[in-house]
Amino acid sequence: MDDVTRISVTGDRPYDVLVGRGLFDTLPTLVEGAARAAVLYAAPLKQHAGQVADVLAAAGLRPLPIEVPDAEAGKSVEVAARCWDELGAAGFTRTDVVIGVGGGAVTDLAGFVAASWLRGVRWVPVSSSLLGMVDAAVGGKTGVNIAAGKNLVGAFHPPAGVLCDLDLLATLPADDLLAGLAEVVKCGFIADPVILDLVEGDPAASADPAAPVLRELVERAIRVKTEVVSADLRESGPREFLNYGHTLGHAIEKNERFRWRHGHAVSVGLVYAAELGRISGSLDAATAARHSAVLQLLGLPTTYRADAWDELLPAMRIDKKARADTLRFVVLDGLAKPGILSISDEGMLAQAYLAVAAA
Ligand SMILES: NC(=O)c1ccc[n+]([C@@H]2O[C@H](COP(=O)([O-])OP(=O)(O)OC[C@H]3O[C@@H](n4cnc5c(N)ncnc54)[C@H](O)[C@@H]3O)[C@@H](O)[C@H]2O)c1
Ligand SMILES: O=C(O)C(=O)C[C@@H](O)[C@H](O)[C@H](O)COP(=O)(O)O
Ligand SMILES: [Zn+2]
Repeated sequence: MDDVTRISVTGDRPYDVLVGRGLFDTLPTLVEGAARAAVLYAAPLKQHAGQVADVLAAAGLRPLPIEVPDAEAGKSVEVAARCWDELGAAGFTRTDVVIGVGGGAVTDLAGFVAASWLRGVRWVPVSSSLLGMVDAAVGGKTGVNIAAGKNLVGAFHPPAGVLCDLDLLATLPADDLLAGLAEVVKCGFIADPVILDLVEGDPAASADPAAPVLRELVERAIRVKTEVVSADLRESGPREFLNYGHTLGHAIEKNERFRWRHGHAVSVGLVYAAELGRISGSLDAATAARHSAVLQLLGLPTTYRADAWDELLPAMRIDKKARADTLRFVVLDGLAKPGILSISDEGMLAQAYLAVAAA
Protein backbone atom coordinates (compact mmCIF):
# COMPACT_ATOMS: atom_id res chain seq x y z
CA MET A 1 0.00 0.00 0.00
CA ASP A 2 1.53 3.33 -1.00
CA ASP A 3 0.61 6.61 0.54
CA VAL A 4 -2.97 6.58 1.78
CA THR A 5 -5.04 9.70 2.42
CA ARG A 6 -7.60 9.36 5.20
CA ILE A 7 -10.49 11.84 5.07
CA SER A 8 -12.86 11.66 8.03
CA VAL A 9 -16.60 12.09 8.16
CA THR A 10 -17.57 13.33 11.62
CA GLY A 11 -20.91 13.55 13.38
CA ASP A 12 -23.08 10.89 15.03
CA ARG A 13 -21.87 8.09 12.79
CA PRO A 14 -18.21 8.83 11.96
CA TYR A 15 -16.13 6.86 9.46
CA ASP A 16 -13.10 7.33 7.23
CA VAL A 17 -12.75 7.56 3.47
CA LEU A 18 -9.44 6.03 2.36
CA VAL A 19 -7.89 7.18 -0.92
CA GLY A 20 -4.86 5.35 -2.28
CA ARG A 21 -3.74 2.26 -4.15
CA GLY A 22 -3.88 -1.42 -3.16
CA LEU A 23 -6.40 -0.81 -0.38
CA PHE A 24 -8.27 -4.14 -0.33
CA ASP A 25 -6.21 -5.49 2.58
CA THR A 26 -7.70 -2.81 4.86
CA LEU A 27 -11.20 -4.22 4.40
CA PRO A 28 -11.18 -6.77 7.29
CA THR A 29 -10.46 -4.03 9.83
CA LEU A 30 -13.72 -2.32 8.78
CA VAL A 31 -15.89 -5.39 9.27
CA GLU A 32 -14.63 -6.83 12.56
CA GLY A 33 -17.09 -9.15 14.27
CA ALA A 34 -18.85 -10.16 11.07
CA ALA A 35 -19.12 -13.84 10.15
CA ARG A 36 -20.56 -13.35 6.65
CA ALA A 37 -20.06 -10.72 3.96
CA ALA A 38 -22.35 -10.30 0.95
CA VAL A 39 -20.25 -8.97 -1.94
CA LEU A 40 -22.48 -7.20 -4.48
CA TYR A 41 -20.95 -6.49 -7.88
CA ALA A 42 -21.84 -6.22 -11.57
CA ALA A 43 -20.12 -8.18 -14.35
CA PRO A 44 -17.39 -5.61 -15.23
CA LEU A 45 -16.10 -5.80 -11.64
CA LYS A 46 -16.25 -9.61 -11.28
CA GLN A 47 -12.50 -10.02 -10.96
CA HIS A 48 -12.13 -7.29 -8.33
CA ALA A 49 -15.13 -8.64 -6.42
CA GLY A 50 -13.39 -12.03 -6.41
CA GLN A 51 -10.27 -10.43 -4.93
CA VAL A 52 -12.37 -8.72 -2.27
CA ALA A 53 -14.03 -12.07 -1.43
CA ASP A 54 -10.58 -13.71 -1.15
CA VAL A 55 -9.35 -11.01 1.26
CA LEU A 56 -12.46 -11.48 3.41
CA ALA A 57 -12.16 -15.28 3.34
CA ALA A 58 -8.49 -15.04 4.37
CA ALA A 59 -9.65 -12.98 7.36
CA GLY A 60 -12.06 -15.73 8.38
CA LEU A 61 -15.33 -14.38 6.94
CA ARG A 62 -17.69 -16.36 4.70
CA PRO A 63 -18.12 -14.34 1.50
CA LEU A 64 -21.44 -14.49 -0.35
CA PRO A 65 -20.89 -13.13 -3.88
CA ILE A 66 -24.05 -11.68 -5.48
CA GLU A 67 -23.86 -10.58 -9.12
CA VAL A 68 -26.38 -7.87 -10.03
CA PRO A 69 -27.24 -6.23 -13.38
CA ASP A 70 -24.82 -3.51 -14.44
CA ALA A 71 -25.30 0.24 -13.99
CA GLU A 72 -28.82 1.63 -13.43
CA ALA A 73 -30.40 -1.73 -14.36
CA GLY A 74 -29.18 -3.02 -11.00
CA LYS A 75 -30.59 -0.11 -9.03
CA SER A 76 -34.15 -1.42 -8.71
CA VAL A 77 -36.52 -2.73 -6.08
CA GLU A 78 -36.61 -6.09 -7.88
CA VAL A 79 -32.83 -6.50 -7.67
CA ALA A 80 -32.84 -5.39 -4.03
CA ALA A 81 -35.53 -8.02 -3.32
CA ARG A 82 -33.36 -10.72 -4.90
CA CYS A 83 -30.46 -9.66 -2.68
CA TRP A 84 -32.71 -9.81 0.43
CA ASP A 85 -33.71 -13.36 -0.57
CA GLU A 86 -30.05 -14.34 -0.84
CA LEU A 87 -29.24 -12.83 2.56
CA GLY A 88 -32.20 -14.66 4.05
CA ALA A 89 -31.13 -17.98 2.54
CA ALA A 90 -27.60 -17.49 3.91
CA GLY A 91 -28.91 -16.59 7.38
CA PHE A 92 -27.48 -13.09 7.55
CA THR A 93 -27.62 -11.60 11.06
CA ARG A 94 -27.17 -8.07 12.38
CA THR A 95 -23.43 -8.53 12.83
CA ASP A 96 -22.91 -9.51 9.17
CA VAL A 97 -21.96 -7.00 6.46
CA VAL A 98 -22.70 -5.98 2.90
CA ILE A 99 -19.87 -4.90 0.58
CA GLY A 100 -20.57 -3.10 -2.71
CA VAL A 101 -17.80 -3.40 -5.30
CA GLY A 102 -18.50 -1.10 -8.22
CA GLY A 103 -19.60 2.31 -9.39
CA GLY A 104 -22.28 4.47 -7.82
CA ALA A 105 -25.12 2.27 -9.03
CA VAL A 106 -23.84 -0.85 -7.27
CA THR A 107 -22.82 0.99 -4.09
CA ASP A 108 -26.21 2.80 -3.89
CA LEU A 109 -27.89 -0.62 -4.20
CA ALA A 110 -25.56 -2.29 -1.70
CA GLY A 111 -26.10 0.52 0.81
CA PHE A 112 -29.86 0.25 0.39
CA VAL A 113 -29.80 -3.53 0.87
CA ALA A 114 -27.74 -3.00 4.03
CA ALA A 115 -30.02 -0.20 5.26
CA SER A 116 -33.13 -2.31 4.86
CA TRP A 117 -31.85 -5.77 5.92
CA LEU A 118 -32.92 -6.35 9.56
CA ARG A 119 -33.48 -2.54 9.60
CA GLY A 120 -29.80 -1.83 9.11
CA VAL A 121 -26.52 -3.74 9.00
CA ARG A 122 -22.99 -2.48 8.36
CA TRP A 123 -21.81 -1.90 4.82
CA VAL A 124 -18.68 -0.81 2.98
CA PRO A 125 -18.49 0.61 -0.53
CA VAL A 126 -15.38 -0.45 -2.46
CA SER A 127 -15.77 2.28 -5.02
CA SER A 128 -14.52 1.56 -8.54
CA SER A 129 -15.62 4.60 -10.57
CA LEU A 130 -14.54 8.21 -10.31
CA LEU A 131 -18.10 9.30 -9.63
CA GLY A 132 -18.42 6.71 -6.90
CA MET A 133 -15.21 7.82 -5.21
CA VAL A 134 -15.91 11.54 -5.22
CA ASP A 135 -19.61 11.31 -4.48
CA ALA A 136 -21.79 8.17 -4.36
CA ALA A 137 -19.75 6.13 -1.87
CA VAL A 138 -19.50 9.01 0.60
CA GLY A 139 -22.31 10.42 2.70
CA GLY A 140 -24.69 7.55 3.32
CA LYS A 141 -27.39 8.31 0.74
CA THR A 142 -28.50 4.88 -0.46
CA GLY A 143 -31.38 3.90 -2.71
CA VAL A 144 -32.93 2.63 -5.90
CA ASN A 145 -34.82 4.14 -8.83
CA ILE A 146 -38.50 3.55 -9.63
CA ALA A 147 -40.47 4.42 -12.77
CA ALA A 148 -41.56 7.73 -11.23
CA GLY A 149 -37.99 8.92 -10.86
CA LYS A 150 -34.45 8.73 -9.66
CA ASN A 151 -33.51 7.53 -6.14
CA LEU A 152 -37.12 7.86 -4.96
CA VAL A 153 -36.85 4.90 -2.58
CA GLY A 154 -33.93 4.85 -0.19
CA ALA A 155 -32.48 5.61 3.21
CA PHE A 156 -29.72 7.59 4.86
CA HIS A 157 -27.38 4.85 6.06
CA PRO A 158 -23.71 5.81 6.50
CA PRO A 159 -21.11 3.14 5.69
CA ALA A 160 -18.56 1.71 8.12
CA GLY A 161 -15.81 3.08 5.90
CA VAL A 162 -15.15 3.83 2.24
CA LEU A 163 -12.36 2.48 0.02
CA CYS A 164 -11.35 4.58 -3.00
CA ASP A 165 -8.68 2.46 -4.63
CA LEU A 166 -7.29 4.54 -7.47
CA ASP A 167 -5.83 1.42 -9.15
CA LEU A 168 -9.39 0.47 -10.14
CA LEU A 169 -9.74 3.56 -12.34
CA ALA A 170 -7.31 2.03 -14.87
CA THR A 171 -10.14 -0.03 -16.42
CA LEU A 172 -12.93 2.54 -16.08
CA PRO A 173 -14.23 3.51 -19.56
CA ALA A 174 -13.21 7.05 -20.54
CA ASP A 175 -16.82 8.19 -20.80
CA ASP A 176 -17.50 7.04 -17.24
CA LEU A 177 -14.45 8.89 -16.02
CA LEU A 178 -15.93 12.01 -17.62
CA ALA A 179 -19.24 11.37 -15.83
CA GLY A 180 -17.36 11.52 -12.54
CA LEU A 181 -15.70 14.78 -13.53
CA ALA A 182 -19.14 16.41 -13.78
CA GLU A 183 -19.59 15.91 -10.02
CA VAL A 184 -16.01 17.10 -9.43
CA VAL A 185 -16.77 20.29 -11.38
CA LYS A 186 -19.99 20.66 -9.34
CA CYS A 187 -17.84 20.68 -6.18
CA GLY A 188 -15.67 23.35 -7.79
CA PHE A 189 -18.62 25.65 -8.32
CA ILE A 190 -20.35 25.14 -4.97
CA ALA A 191 -17.32 25.09 -2.67
CA ASP A 192 -13.77 24.78 -4.01
CA PRO A 193 -12.90 26.91 -7.06
CA VAL A 194 -9.31 25.56 -7.09
CA ILE A 195 -10.92 22.49 -8.67
CA LEU A 196 -12.01 24.65 -11.61
CA ASP A 197 -8.53 26.17 -11.96
CA LEU A 198 -6.99 22.68 -12.02
CA VAL A 199 -9.40 21.36 -14.65
CA GLU A 200 -9.09 24.45 -16.85
CA GLY A 201 -5.29 24.36 -16.46
CA ASP A 202 -4.97 20.80 -17.77
CA PRO A 203 -8.21 19.15 -18.92
CA ALA A 204 -6.39 16.17 -20.44
CA ALA A 205 -4.52 15.33 -17.21
CA SER A 206 -7.73 15.86 -15.25
CA ALA A 207 -9.21 12.93 -17.18
CA ASP A 208 -6.10 10.73 -16.91
CA PRO A 209 -6.32 8.19 -14.05
CA ALA A 210 -2.52 8.03 -13.83
CA ALA A 211 -2.01 11.80 -13.50
CA PRO A 212 -1.33 13.30 -10.05
CA VAL A 213 -3.83 16.08 -10.76
CA LEU A 214 -6.64 13.54 -10.88
CA ARG A 215 -5.79 12.35 -7.38
CA GLU A 216 -5.78 15.95 -6.19
CA LEU A 217 -9.21 16.46 -7.78
CA VAL A 218 -10.52 13.28 -6.14
CA GLU A 219 -9.30 14.34 -2.71
CA ARG A 220 -10.58 17.91 -3.05
CA ALA A 221 -14.03 16.74 -4.14
CA ILE A 222 -14.20 14.20 -1.31
CA ARG A 223 -13.29 16.92 1.19
CA VAL A 224 -16.12 19.11 -0.14
CA LYS A 225 -18.55 16.23 0.35
CA THR A 226 -17.27 15.04 3.74
CA GLU A 227 -17.44 18.56 5.18
CA VAL A 228 -21.05 18.94 4.09
CA VAL A 229 -22.32 15.51 5.16
CA SER A 230 -20.48 15.74 8.49
CA ALA A 231 -22.61 18.79 9.27
CA ASP A 232 -25.91 17.66 7.71
CA LEU A 233 -26.31 13.92 7.10
CA ARG A 234 -30.07 14.05 6.57
CA GLU A 235 -30.19 17.01 4.20
CA SER A 236 -32.06 19.38 6.42
CA GLY A 237 -29.86 22.30 5.35
CA PRO A 238 -26.52 22.69 3.54
CA ARG A 239 -26.51 19.16 2.14
CA GLU A 240 -29.00 20.41 -0.44
CA PHE A 241 -26.11 22.29 -2.06
CA LEU A 242 -24.60 18.94 -3.17
CA ASN A 243 -27.70 18.66 -5.34
CA TYR A 244 -26.55 21.55 -7.56
CA GLY A 245 -27.49 20.69 -11.16
CA HIS A 246 -29.54 17.65 -10.12
CA THR A 247 -33.11 18.95 -10.48
CA LEU A 248 -32.90 18.99 -14.27
CA GLY A 249 -30.25 16.24 -14.27
CA HIS A 250 -32.53 13.70 -12.60
CA ALA A 251 -35.42 14.71 -14.90
CA ILE A 252 -33.20 13.99 -17.92
CA GLU A 253 -32.24 10.61 -16.46
CA LYS A 254 -35.92 9.72 -15.97
CA ASN A 255 -36.74 10.95 -19.48
CA GLU A 256 -33.98 8.71 -20.84
CA ARG A 257 -35.33 5.78 -18.78
CA PHE A 258 -32.04 5.80 -16.86
CA ARG A 259 -29.93 4.99 -19.92
CA TRP A 260 -27.89 8.20 -19.68
CA ARG A 261 -25.03 8.23 -17.22
CA HIS A 262 -25.88 10.26 -14.12
CA GLY A 263 -22.80 12.48 -14.55
CA HIS A 264 -23.73 13.40 -18.12
CA ALA A 265 -27.23 14.41 -17.05
CA VAL A 266 -25.82 16.43 -14.14
CA SER A 267 -23.50 18.21 -16.59
CA VAL A 268 -26.50 19.55 -18.53
CA GLY A 269 -28.24 20.27 -15.23
CA LEU A 270 -25.32 22.39 -14.02
CA VAL A 271 -25.54 24.64 -17.08
CA TYR A 272 -29.30 24.96 -16.52
CA ALA A 273 -28.87 25.84 -12.83
CA ALA A 274 -26.22 28.42 -13.72
CA GLU A 275 -28.62 30.03 -16.18
CA LEU A 276 -31.39 30.09 -13.57
CA GLY A 277 -28.95 31.84 -11.25
CA ARG A 278 -28.09 34.35 -13.96
CA ILE A 279 -31.62 35.22 -15.04
CA SER A 280 -32.86 35.45 -11.46
CA GLY A 281 -30.17 38.07 -10.87
CA SER A 282 -28.01 36.21 -8.36
CA LEU A 283 -25.14 35.04 -10.58
CA ASP A 284 -22.89 37.15 -12.79
CA ALA A 285 -22.81 36.29 -16.51
CA ALA A 286 -19.10 35.38 -16.53
CA THR A 287 -19.44 32.75 -13.79
CA ALA A 288 -22.56 31.37 -15.47
CA ALA A 289 -20.71 31.08 -18.78
CA ARG A 290 -17.78 29.37 -17.03
CA HIS A 291 -20.05 26.38 -16.37
CA SER A 292 -20.57 25.37 -20.01
CA ALA A 293 -16.98 26.36 -20.87
CA VAL A 294 -15.33 24.04 -18.33
CA LEU A 295 -17.74 21.16 -18.98
CA GLN A 296 -17.25 21.43 -22.75
CA LEU A 297 -13.47 21.56 -22.27
CA LEU A 298 -13.77 18.10 -20.74
CA GLY A 299 -16.09 16.86 -23.48
CA LEU A 300 -19.19 16.61 -21.28
CA PRO A 301 -22.66 17.31 -22.73
CA THR A 302 -24.17 20.73 -22.07
CA THR A 303 -27.35 20.49 -24.17
CA TYR A 304 -30.45 18.30 -24.31
CA ARG A 305 -33.40 17.89 -26.67
CA ALA A 306 -35.21 21.19 -27.25
CA ASP A 307 -38.57 19.39 -27.60
CA ALA A 308 -38.29 17.61 -24.23
CA TRP A 309 -39.30 20.53 -21.98
CA ASP A 310 -42.92 19.39 -21.57
CA GLU A 311 -41.71 16.06 -20.17
CA LEU A 312 -38.89 17.52 -18.09
CA LEU A 313 -40.95 20.09 -16.17
CA PRO A 314 -43.31 17.53 -14.56
CA ALA A 315 -40.36 15.23 -13.88
CA MET A 316 -38.59 18.06 -12.01
CA ARG A 317 -41.60 18.42 -9.68
CA ILE A 318 -40.82 15.13 -7.92
CA ASP A 319 -37.36 16.42 -6.95
CA LYS A 320 -36.64 15.84 -3.25
CA LYS A 321 -35.97 19.52 -2.66
CA ALA A 322 -39.49 20.46 -3.85
CA ARG A 323 -42.04 21.43 -1.21
CA ALA A 324 -45.70 20.99 -2.22
CA ASP A 325 -46.13 22.84 -5.55
CA THR A 326 -42.94 24.88 -5.22
CA LEU A 327 -39.77 23.86 -6.99
CA ARG A 328 -36.58 24.71 -5.12
CA PHE A 329 -33.27 24.97 -6.99
CA VAL A 330 -29.71 25.27 -5.83
CA VAL A 331 -28.33 28.40 -7.49
CA LEU A 332 -25.13 30.36 -6.95
CA ASP A 333 -25.00 33.85 -5.51
CA GLY A 334 -21.41 33.91 -6.78
CA LEU A 335 -18.57 31.41 -7.10
CA ALA A 336 -18.69 28.97 -4.14
CA LYS A 337 -21.72 30.74 -2.69
CA PRO A 338 -24.63 28.33 -3.09
CA GLY A 339 -28.14 29.16 -1.97
CA ILE A 340 -31.71 28.01 -2.55
CA LEU A 341 -34.12 29.70 -4.96
CA SER A 342 -37.84 28.83 -4.77
CA ILE A 343 -39.50 29.24 -8.16
CA SER A 344 -43.14 28.94 -9.06
CA ASP A 345 -42.81 31.03 -12.25
CA GLU A 346 -42.88 28.47 -15.05
CA GLY A 347 -41.88 31.18 -17.52
CA MET A 348 -38.51 31.62 -15.84
CA LEU A 349 -37.95 27.86 -15.78
CA ALA A 350 -38.71 27.60 -19.50
CA GLN A 351 -36.54 30.62 -20.30
CA ALA A 352 -33.56 29.05 -18.57
CA TYR A 353 -34.08 25.87 -20.58
CA LEU A 354 -33.24 27.82 -23.75
CA ALA A 355 -29.61 27.83 -22.54
CA VAL A 356 -29.41 24.03 -22.81
CA ALA A 357 -31.96 23.32 -25.55
CA ALA A 358 -30.15 21.65 -28.44
CA ALA A 359 -30.61 23.41 -31.76
N1 LIG B 1 -25.42 8.05 -3.04
C1 LIG B 1 -24.99 9.22 -3.49
O1 LIG B 1 -24.75 10.16 -2.74
C2 LIG B 1 -24.76 9.38 -4.96
C3 LIG B 1 -24.00 10.44 -5.42
C4 LIG B 1 -23.79 10.57 -6.77
C5 LIG B 1 -24.29 9.61 -7.65
N2 LIG B 1 -25.00 8.58 -7.17
C6 LIG B 1 -25.49 7.53 -8.06
O2 LIG B 1 -24.35 6.88 -8.64
C7 LIG B 1 -24.73 6.33 -9.91
C8 LIG B 1 -23.71 6.70 -10.95
O3 LIG B 1 -22.47 6.14 -10.62
P1 LIG B 1 -21.38 5.82 -11.74
O4 LIG B 1 -21.14 7.00 -12.57
O5 LIG B 1 -20.26 5.16 -11.05
O6 LIG B 1 -22.15 4.81 -12.69
P2 LIG B 1 -22.26 3.21 -12.68
O7 LIG B 1 -22.20 2.67 -11.32
O8 LIG B 1 -23.45 2.90 -13.50
O9 LIG B 1 -20.94 2.77 -13.45
C9 LIG B 1 -20.78 3.15 -14.79
C10 LIG B 1 -20.18 1.99 -15.59
O10 LIG B 1 -18.81 1.86 -15.26
C11 LIG B 1 -18.54 0.49 -14.94
N3 LIG B 1 -17.41 0.50 -14.03
C12 LIG B 1 -17.35 1.03 -12.79
N4 LIG B 1 -16.12 0.93 -12.31
C13 LIG B 1 -15.37 0.31 -13.25
C14 LIG B 1 -14.01 -0.07 -13.34
N5 LIG B 1 -13.15 0.21 -12.36
N6 LIG B 1 -13.61 -0.72 -14.45
C15 LIG B 1 -14.47 -0.99 -15.47
N7 LIG B 1 -15.77 -0.62 -15.46
C16 LIG B 1 -16.20 0.02 -14.35
C17 LIG B 1 -19.82 0.00 -14.35
O11 LIG B 1 -19.86 -1.42 -14.34
C18 LIG B 1 -20.82 0.64 -15.31
O12 LIG B 1 -20.91 -0.09 -16.49
C19 LIG B 1 -26.11 6.88 -10.21
O13 LIG B 1 -27.08 5.90 -9.95
C20 LIG B 1 -26.26 8.03 -9.25
O14 LIG B 1 -27.61 8.31 -8.93
C21 LIG B 1 -25.25 8.44 -5.85
O1 LIG C 1 -25.06 13.50 -1.48
C1 LIG C 1 -25.93 14.31 -1.81
O2 LIG C 1 -26.68 14.83 -0.98
C2 LIG C 1 -26.13 14.68 -3.21
O3 LIG C 1 -27.10 15.34 -3.56
C3 LIG C 1 -25.09 14.19 -4.18
C4 LIG C 1 -25.63 13.94 -5.56
O4 LIG C 1 -24.51 14.05 -6.45
C5 LIG C 1 -26.18 12.54 -5.75
O5 LIG C 1 -26.48 12.33 -7.11
C6 LIG C 1 -27.35 12.13 -4.90
O6 LIG C 1 -27.61 10.76 -5.02
C7 LIG C 1 -28.62 12.83 -5.26
O7 LIG C 1 -29.51 12.64 -4.24
P1 LIG C 1 -31.07 12.79 -4.35
O8 LIG C 1 -31.47 12.92 -2.94
O9 LIG C 1 -31.37 14.01 -5.17
O10 LIG C 1 -31.57 11.56 -5.00
ZN1 LIG D 1 -25.04 13.31 -8.38
